[in-house]
Amino acid sequence: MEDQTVEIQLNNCDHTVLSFDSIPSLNFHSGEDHTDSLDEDNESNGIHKVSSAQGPTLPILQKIINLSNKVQCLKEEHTNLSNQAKNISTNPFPDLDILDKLRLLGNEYEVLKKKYLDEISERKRLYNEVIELKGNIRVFCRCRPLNQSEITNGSSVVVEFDSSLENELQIVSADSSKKQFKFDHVFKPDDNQETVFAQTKPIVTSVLDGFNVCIFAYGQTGTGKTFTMEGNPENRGVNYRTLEELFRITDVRGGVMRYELFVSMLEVYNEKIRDLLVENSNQPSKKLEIKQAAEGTQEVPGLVEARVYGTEEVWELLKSGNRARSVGSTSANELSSRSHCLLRVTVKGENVINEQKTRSHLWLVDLAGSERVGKIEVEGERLKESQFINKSLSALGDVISALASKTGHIPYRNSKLTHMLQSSLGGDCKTLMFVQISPSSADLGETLCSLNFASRVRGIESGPARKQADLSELFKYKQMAEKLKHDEKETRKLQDNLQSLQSRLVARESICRSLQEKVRDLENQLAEERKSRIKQENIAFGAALFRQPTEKTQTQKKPPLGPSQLRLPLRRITNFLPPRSPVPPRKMNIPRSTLAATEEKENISKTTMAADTKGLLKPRRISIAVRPPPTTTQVIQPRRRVSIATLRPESNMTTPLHSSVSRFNNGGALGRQSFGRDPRKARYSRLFTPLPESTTTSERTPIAARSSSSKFMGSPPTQAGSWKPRHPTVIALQRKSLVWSPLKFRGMQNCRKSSILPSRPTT
Ligand SMILES: Nc1ncnc2c1ncn2[C@@H]1O[C@H](COP(=O)(O)OP(=O)(O)OP(=O)(O)O)[C@@H](O)[C@H]1O
Repeated sequence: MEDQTVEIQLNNCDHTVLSFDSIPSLNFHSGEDHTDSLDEDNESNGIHKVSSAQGPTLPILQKIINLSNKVQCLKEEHTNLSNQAKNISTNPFPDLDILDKLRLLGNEYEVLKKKYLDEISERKRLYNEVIELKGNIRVFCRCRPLNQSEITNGSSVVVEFDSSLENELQIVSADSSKKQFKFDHVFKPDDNQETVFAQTKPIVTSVLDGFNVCIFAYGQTGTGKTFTMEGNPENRGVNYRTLEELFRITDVRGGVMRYELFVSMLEVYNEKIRDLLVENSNQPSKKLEIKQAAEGTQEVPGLVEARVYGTEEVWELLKSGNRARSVGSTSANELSSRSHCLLRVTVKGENVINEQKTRSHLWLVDLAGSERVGKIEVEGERLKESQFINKSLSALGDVISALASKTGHIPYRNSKLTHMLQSSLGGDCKTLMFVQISPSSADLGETLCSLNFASRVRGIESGPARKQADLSELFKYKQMAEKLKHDEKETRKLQDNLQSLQSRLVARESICRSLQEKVRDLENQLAEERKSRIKQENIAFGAALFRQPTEKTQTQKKPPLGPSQLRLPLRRITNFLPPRSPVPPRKMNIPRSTLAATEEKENISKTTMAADTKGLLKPRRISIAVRPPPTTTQVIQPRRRVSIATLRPESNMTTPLHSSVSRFNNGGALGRQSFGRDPRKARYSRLFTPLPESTTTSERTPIAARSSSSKFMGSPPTQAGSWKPRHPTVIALQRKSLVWSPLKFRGMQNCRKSSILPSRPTT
């Protein structure tokens, strides 16, 4: 075929020459559809405009044109979508339809979430039920194959497996008798690691549901305990496979649960705990002790807890831990474990939907061999090790026996091993025991011992396993509850206090009320008494007026004070009576002649009164207004009155003072005039006045007298300080601020002394 050349003219090029080996077919288009000329956009995008107008187009050219058109279409679509996206992003309020749909989806999501959670819990429950039906303490028996030396020695096999009897084995004794043992599962010598783990898996994964799990391998030295638990790189054991499975499940449950896995590795060697994950194992290991945490679990403070994220990491850890383990050579096993090796996997789980937290432990224990000391021919250090091993295994046996017989006390603390496993052995956890046996007739006795022990363990009826909440969380809640309790106690105390205060307040209020009532009663009584006294007074006053018409006339000129204004004798009030002046009146600076005259008058009046009123004297009172002495800070008080008791004759029921005053007035015209004019005044205004010398000032009212350099309150100005009161009451009253009774009373100087003032002792 000869070469053909097609010349294509592009817009910006002069000519493009395309060479083909052959042109199989030429597809000519009339210029419609895809063969139309491309627009300028194509040109700008590097796509050359191709026109078919000039002639028929080649298939390749046609393809280019078609593709260009497709690109154009896609570009348009892209522009449209971009615009739509822009609209959606710029519009903060999506369509109502979208909102409705979102709401519906949200509701649906909630329903599904709830259903899912229900399903999860149901799955867990059923799963746990299955495990419980199988038994929380389960025993698997594994028999290893005859090893090379046994084969060489020609040892016979004493363990028989009947295929018709599932999970059972028979031990053929030397006398051909068979002893049958039944376990939860029996692994034959040819069962590989995978088969073993397939049966183990369901229990192991319980730890992810929050249950404590303990798996331990028990058996004679060299029976394959370490092989089962650890395995080797070709045949990895339960430990590695368990962690592998845990990682797998945590990945599967990742959407619902968040898990954190931690690994610790330790050994109990000669009753000492040794951390197998410490970085520098050459250094003397620090002493580790088992402590009971506040939550009630057994913890080993200072134990390394390595967070693990993947199987490879786990394998490295297990390898380094195993390297640090105490091993030694015995006649039974070249690399015999001389300690109990414990791998602890701590699983912290959190449900991302309901935030429920769990914290559980999985113990994977490779026990030291339960060999008989005599049999394995050990001595020295090995013998000591064997003794410790046997002691701790015997303690484990005791614990299991106690659990089996359901005794109250379980001797967990008899060994470090059982103490450490306390929270994972017993009722509230799942336990799996591998009893490892040898098929060799040489180990028959040991095999029987191990199988008997395992049978006892299997016989334990443990209660239902309890799900382990995160105990640190539990402790936190416990503390919160305690604080709440304390606060409640305090609140109760405060409430009690408040109540007692309230009751006291109520009691005081009632006392106050009763006192108020008493005061009201007393006020009423007082008012009654006043009324009756006024009545009596009025009667007495009326009678006096009736007997003395002249006086009545005078009284009518100036009407008597109303009953309310009358000052009644107050018999009970004596507190205001001023005490007798301690200053003897005789020592006053008064002229002797005046004093003598005064005394004479007093004596006369006393004698007269005594003669008239002998046997009729009754204690009476006369009111004296007392004003408290003004002080700079004191508020000015209204004037008050005091009553001074006197002895007054009350014969003939006349105006009380009338008769005596009339007699008195013999000595003074002023006095007579005054009493004769108004007997009321004589009665109520028997007030104390200055001594008789100052007759001019005595004419004035006491207030008036005081207002103009009073003689009563101080020395009369006329006598330039020579005047001093002599009467004791005067002296006493001078010490108080006295205000005269508002009832004016003049000219009583002479007669008053004998009636108002207490009688002075005669000298
Ligand atoms: N099921 C098995 N299949 C193949 N080999 C096994 C099996 N069980 C044990 N072995 C082999 O037997 C030997 C002893 O096993 P292993 O060390 O695990 O015994 P042990 O019980 O841990 O002994 P010790 O108590 O002394 O540590 C190992 O070499 C191991 O590989």
